[in-house]
Amino acid sequence: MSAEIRLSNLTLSHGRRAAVHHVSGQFAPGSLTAIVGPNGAGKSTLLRAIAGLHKPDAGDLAAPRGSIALLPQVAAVDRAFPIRCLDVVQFGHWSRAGAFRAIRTAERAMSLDALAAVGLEGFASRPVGSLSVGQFQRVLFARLLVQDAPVILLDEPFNALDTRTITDLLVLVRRWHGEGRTVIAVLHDMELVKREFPETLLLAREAIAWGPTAEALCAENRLRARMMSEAWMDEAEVCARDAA
Ligand SMILES: Nc1ncnc2c1ncn2[C@@H]1O[C@H](COP(=O)(O)OP(=O)(O)OP(=O)(O)O)[C@@H](O)[C@H]1O
Repeated sequence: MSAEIRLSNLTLSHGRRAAVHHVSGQFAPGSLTAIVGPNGAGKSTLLRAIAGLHKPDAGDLAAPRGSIALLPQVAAVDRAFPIRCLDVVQFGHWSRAGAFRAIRTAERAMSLDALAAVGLEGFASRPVGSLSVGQFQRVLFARLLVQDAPVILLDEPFNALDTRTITDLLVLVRRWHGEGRTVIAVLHDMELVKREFPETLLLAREAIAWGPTAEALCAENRLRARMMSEAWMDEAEVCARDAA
Protein backbone atom coordinates (compact mmCIF):
# COMPACT_ATOMS: atom_id res chain seq x y z
CA MET A 1 0.00 0.00 0.00
CA SER A 2 2.75 2.47 0.90
CA ALA A 3 6.15 3.21 -0.53
CA GLU A 4 9.44 2.78 1.25
CA ILE A 5 11.02 5.66 3.20
CA ARG A 6 14.79 5.60 2.75
CA LEU A 7 17.37 7.66 4.63
CA SER A 8 20.90 7.82 3.23
CA ASN A 9 23.56 9.46 5.38
CA LEU A 10 20.90 11.97 6.44
CA THR A 11 21.91 15.03 8.45
CA LEU A 12 19.37 17.55 9.72
CA SER A 13 20.23 20.82 11.44
CA HIS A 14 18.66 23.78 13.17
CA GLY A 15 20.89 26.61 12.02
CA ARG A 16 24.46 25.43 12.66
CA ARG A 17 23.26 22.94 15.25
CA ALA A 18 23.00 19.37 13.94
CA ALA A 19 20.00 17.50 15.35
CA VAL A 20 20.36 14.28 13.33
CA HIS A 21 23.74 13.05 12.12
CA HIS A 22 24.46 10.71 9.22
CA VAL A 23 21.51 8.38 9.66
CA SER A 24 20.99 5.65 7.07
CA GLY A 25 18.29 3.00 6.89
CA GLN A 26 14.79 2.36 5.70
CA PHE A 27 11.24 2.13 6.96
CA ALA A 28 9.82 -0.76 4.96
CA PRO A 29 6.35 -0.34 3.44
CA GLY A 30 3.76 -1.46 5.98
CA SER A 31 6.21 -1.45 8.91
CA LEU A 32 5.27 -0.32 12.41
CA THR A 33 8.25 1.46 13.96
CA ALA A 34 8.89 3.34 17.18
CA ILE A 35 11.49 6.09 17.27
CA VAL A 36 12.89 6.34 20.78
CA GLY A 37 15.82 8.15 22.38
CA PRO A 38 16.73 10.75 24.97
CA ASN A 39 15.38 14.31 25.00
CA GLY A 40 16.93 16.36 22.23
CA ALA A 41 17.93 13.23 20.27
CA GLY A 42 16.43 14.57 17.03
CA LYS A 43 13.29 12.40 16.98
CA SER A 44 10.79 15.17 16.18
CA THR A 45 13.18 16.76 13.71
CA LEU A 46 13.47 13.45 11.85
CA LEU A 47 9.71 12.98 11.80
CA ARG A 48 9.19 16.49 10.41
CA ALA A 49 11.83 15.85 7.75
CA ILE A 50 10.05 12.67 6.65
CA ALA A 51 6.84 14.72 6.42
CA GLY A 52 8.66 17.18 4.14
CA LEU A 53 8.62 19.98 6.74
CA HIS A 54 12.36 20.10 7.42
CA LYS A 55 14.92 20.21 4.62
CA PRO A 56 17.92 17.86 4.84
CA ASP A 57 21.31 19.55 5.21
CA ALA A 58 23.19 16.59 3.82
CA GLY A 59 22.44 13.13 2.56
CA ASP A 60 19.17 11.95 1.07
CA LEU A 61 15.67 11.30 2.25
CA ALA A 62 13.36 9.48 -0.13
CA ALA A 63 9.71 9.49 0.96
CA PRO A 64 6.41 9.31 -0.93
CA ARG A 65 5.46 12.99 -0.97
CA GLY A 66 1.81 13.93 -0.65
CA SER A 67 0.81 10.66 0.98
CA ILE A 68 2.06 11.28 4.49
CA ALA A 69 -0.07 12.32 7.48
CA LEU A 70 1.66 13.84 10.51
CA LEU A 71 0.27 14.07 14.02
CA PRO A 72 2.32 16.82 15.68
CA GLN A 73 3.01 16.93 19.39
CA VAL A 74 -0.14 18.15 21.11
CA ALA A 75 1.87 20.95 22.72
CA ALA A 76 2.65 22.30 19.23
CA VAL A 77 -1.03 22.70 18.29
CA ASP A 78 -2.78 25.98 19.05
CA ARG A 79 -6.08 25.16 20.71
CA ALA A 80 -7.00 28.77 21.47
CA PHE A 81 -8.12 29.12 17.86
CA PRO A 82 -11.96 29.27 17.85
CA ILE A 83 -12.75 26.23 15.77
CA ARG A 84 -15.14 23.27 16.11
CA CYS A 85 -14.12 19.61 16.36
CA LEU A 86 -15.71 18.86 13.00
CA ASP A 87 -13.66 21.60 11.30
CA VAL A 88 -10.41 20.15 12.65
CA VAL A 89 -11.35 16.74 11.24
CA GLN A 90 -12.35 18.31 7.89
CA PHE A 91 -8.78 19.58 7.47
CA GLY A 92 -7.97 15.92 6.82
CA HIS A 93 -9.91 16.15 3.53
CA TRP A 94 -8.22 19.38 2.54
CA SER A 95 -4.76 17.89 2.87
CA ARG A 96 -5.75 15.46 0.13
CA ALA A 97 -8.08 17.52 -2.04
CA GLY A 98 -6.81 21.11 -1.59
CA ALA A 99 -7.94 23.83 0.79
CA PHE A 100 -9.88 26.01 -1.60
CA ARG A 101 -12.96 24.04 -2.29
CA ALA A 102 -16.15 23.24 -0.43
CA ILE A 103 -16.38 20.10 1.65
CA ARG A 104 -18.82 17.68 0.02
CA THR A 105 -21.68 15.98 1.86
CA ALA A 106 -19.96 12.59 1.67
CA GLU A 107 -16.80 14.04 3.18
CA ARG A 108 -18.74 15.63 6.00
CA ALA A 109 -20.34 12.26 6.70
CA MET A 110 -16.86 10.66 6.72
CA SER A 111 -15.70 13.24 9.25
CA LEU A 112 -18.69 12.55 11.50
CA ASP A 113 -17.98 8.82 11.22
CA ALA A 114 -14.35 9.44 12.16
CA LEU A 115 -15.40 11.39 15.25
CA ALA A 116 -17.68 8.48 16.21
CA ALA A 117 -14.82 6.01 15.61
CA VAL A 118 -12.66 7.83 18.17
CA GLY A 119 -15.51 7.86 20.70
CA LEU A 120 -16.57 11.47 20.12
CA GLU A 121 -20.03 11.09 18.65
CA GLY A 122 -21.99 14.29 19.27
CA PHE A 123 -18.85 16.42 19.60
CA ALA A 124 -18.97 17.92 16.07
CA SER A 125 -19.95 21.43 17.15
CA ARG A 126 -17.88 21.55 20.33
CA PRO A 127 -15.13 24.20 20.23
CA VAL A 128 -11.75 22.46 20.53
CA GLY A 129 -10.78 24.87 23.31
CA SER A 130 -13.38 23.22 25.55
CA LEU A 131 -11.90 19.69 25.21
CA SER A 132 -9.66 17.80 27.58
CA VAL A 133 -6.18 16.88 26.32
CA GLY A 134 -7.34 13.31 25.71
CA GLN A 135 -10.47 14.38 23.83
CA PHE A 136 -8.44 16.73 21.66
CA GLN A 137 -5.99 13.94 20.83
CA ARG A 138 -8.98 11.82 19.79
CA VAL A 139 -10.05 14.64 17.43
CA LEU A 140 -6.56 14.68 15.89
CA PHE A 141 -6.74 10.90 15.42
CA ALA A 142 -10.13 11.38 13.71
CA ARG A 143 -8.40 13.79 11.33
CA LEU A 144 -5.79 11.10 10.59
CA LEU A 145 -8.59 8.64 9.83
CA VAL A 146 -10.04 11.08 7.31
CA GLN A 147 -6.64 11.76 5.76
CA ASP A 148 -6.48 8.07 4.88
CA ALA A 149 -2.72 8.32 4.18
CA PRO A 150 -0.52 5.29 3.44
CA VAL A 151 2.17 6.71 5.75
CA ILE A 152 1.25 7.94 9.24
CA LEU A 153 3.72 9.77 11.49
CA LEU A 154 2.85 10.20 15.18
CA ASP A 155 4.88 12.52 17.41
CA GLU A 156 4.46 11.46 21.04
CA PRO A 157 0.82 10.49 20.43
CA PHE A 158 0.15 9.18 23.95
CA ASN A 159 1.81 11.88 26.03
CA ALA A 160 -0.20 12.96 29.06
CA LEU A 161 -3.11 10.68 28.17
CA ASP A 162 -5.01 8.38 30.53
CA THR A 163 -4.87 4.61 30.08
CA ARG A 164 -8.34 4.39 28.57
CA THR A 165 -7.53 6.93 25.85
CA ILE A 166 -4.20 5.25 25.09
CA THR A 167 -5.94 1.87 24.81
CA ASP A 168 -8.56 3.28 22.42
CA LEU A 169 -6.02 5.08 20.23
CA LEU A 170 -3.76 2.01 20.10
CA VAL A 171 -6.65 0.15 18.48
CA LEU A 172 -6.41 2.60 15.59
CA VAL A 173 -2.62 2.23 15.35
CA ARG A 174 -3.01 -1.56 15.16
CA ARG A 175 -5.75 -1.18 12.57
CA TRP A 176 -3.55 1.06 10.39
CA HIS A 177 -0.74 -1.48 10.64
CA GLY A 178 -3.15 -4.29 9.72
CA GLU A 179 -4.24 -2.28 6.67
CA GLY A 180 -0.64 -2.20 5.42
CA ARG A 181 0.06 1.44 6.18
CA THR A 182 3.53 2.49 7.31
CA VAL A 183 3.28 3.82 10.86
CA ILE A 184 6.15 5.59 12.63
CA ALA A 185 5.72 6.92 16.16
CA VAL A 186 8.00 8.89 18.47
CA LEU A 187 7.52 7.38 21.92
CA HIS A 188 8.99 7.52 25.41
CA ASP A 189 7.18 4.60 27.06
CA MET A 190 9.54 1.64 26.54
CA GLU A 191 7.06 -0.93 27.86
CA LEU A 192 4.49 0.20 25.33
CA VAL A 193 7.10 0.15 22.56
CA LYS A 194 8.15 -3.41 23.44
CA ARG A 195 4.54 -4.55 23.56
CA GLU A 196 3.16 -2.85 20.45
CA PHE A 197 5.97 -1.92 18.04
CA PRO A 198 7.84 -4.68 16.16
CA GLU A 199 10.56 -2.31 14.89
CA THR A 200 12.49 0.40 16.70
CA LEU A 201 14.92 3.13 15.72
CA LEU A 202 16.96 4.13 18.77
CA LEU A 203 18.19 7.63 18.01
CA ALA A 204 20.70 9.75 19.85
CA ARG A 205 21.32 12.20 17.01
CA GLU A 206 23.04 9.20 15.37
CA ALA A 207 21.19 5.93 14.91
CA ILE A 208 22.32 3.77 17.81
CA ALA A 209 20.25 0.81 16.60
CA TRP A 210 17.51 0.19 14.06
CA GLY A 211 15.71 -3.13 13.72
CA PRO A 212 13.58 -5.59 15.68
CA THR A 213 12.57 -3.90 18.94
CA ALA A 214 14.00 -6.45 21.40
CA GLU A 215 17.45 -6.20 19.80
CA ALA A 216 17.38 -2.43 19.28
CA LEU A 217 16.45 -1.84 22.92
CA CYS A 218 18.98 -4.18 24.52
CA ALA A 219 20.70 -2.81 27.63
CA GLU A 220 23.95 -2.09 25.81
CA ASN A 221 22.25 0.07 23.15
CA ARG A 222 20.20 1.96 25.72
CA LEU A 223 23.31 2.68 27.74
CA ARG A 224 25.10 3.94 24.61
CA ALA A 225 22.18 6.25 23.81
CA ARG A 226 22.24 7.63 27.33
CA MET A 227 25.98 8.19 27.23
CA MET A 228 25.68 9.98 23.88
CA SER A 229 23.03 12.29 25.28
CA GLU A 230 25.20 13.10 28.30
CA ALA A 231 28.13 13.82 25.99
CA TRP A 232 26.50 16.22 23.55
CA MET A 233 26.77 19.84 24.48
CA ASP A 234 24.10 22.23 23.31
CA GLU A 235 26.66 24.92 22.48
CA ALA A 236 29.07 22.86 20.36
CA GLU A 237 26.76 21.19 17.91
CA VAL A 238 28.57 21.40 14.60
CA CYS A 239 29.08 17.84 13.45
CA ALA A 240 32.70 16.85 14.07
CA ARG A 241 32.69 14.62 10.99
CA ASP A 242 31.54 17.51 8.78
CA ALA A 243 33.89 20.02 10.40
CA ALA A 244 36.92 17.74 9.84
N1 LIG B 1 13.00 25.01 15.97
C1 LIG B 1 14.20 24.76 16.51
N2 LIG B 1 15.17 25.69 16.50
C2 LIG B 1 16.40 25.45 17.01
N3 LIG B 1 16.75 24.28 17.57
C3 LIG B 1 15.83 23.32 17.60
C4 LIG B 1 14.50 23.49 17.09
N4 LIG B 1 13.80 22.35 17.27
C5 LIG B 1 14.64 21.50 17.87
N5 LIG B 1 15.85 22.07 18.08
C6 LIG B 1 17.03 21.43 18.69
O1 LIG B 1 17.35 20.28 17.93
C7 LIG B 1 17.69 19.19 18.78
C8 LIG B 1 16.75 18.02 18.51
O2 LIG B 1 15.42 18.40 18.86
P1 LIG B 1 14.16 17.44 18.65
O3 LIG B 1 12.96 18.19 19.12
O4 LIG B 1 14.17 16.93 17.27
O5 LIG B 1 14.52 16.27 19.67
P2 LIG B 1 13.57 15.15 20.30
O6 LIG B 1 14.35 13.89 20.29
O7 LIG B 1 12.25 15.13 19.59
O8 LIG B 1 13.40 15.67 21.80
P3 LIG B 1 12.22 15.46 22.88
O9 LIG B 1 12.20 14.00 23.24
O10 LIG B 1 12.68 16.31 24.02
O11 LIG B 1 10.94 15.95 22.25
C9 LIG B 1 17.63 19.74 20.21
O12 LIG B 1 18.93 20.16 20.59
C10 LIG B 1 16.70 20.93 20.09
O13 LIG B 1 17.02 21.90 21.06
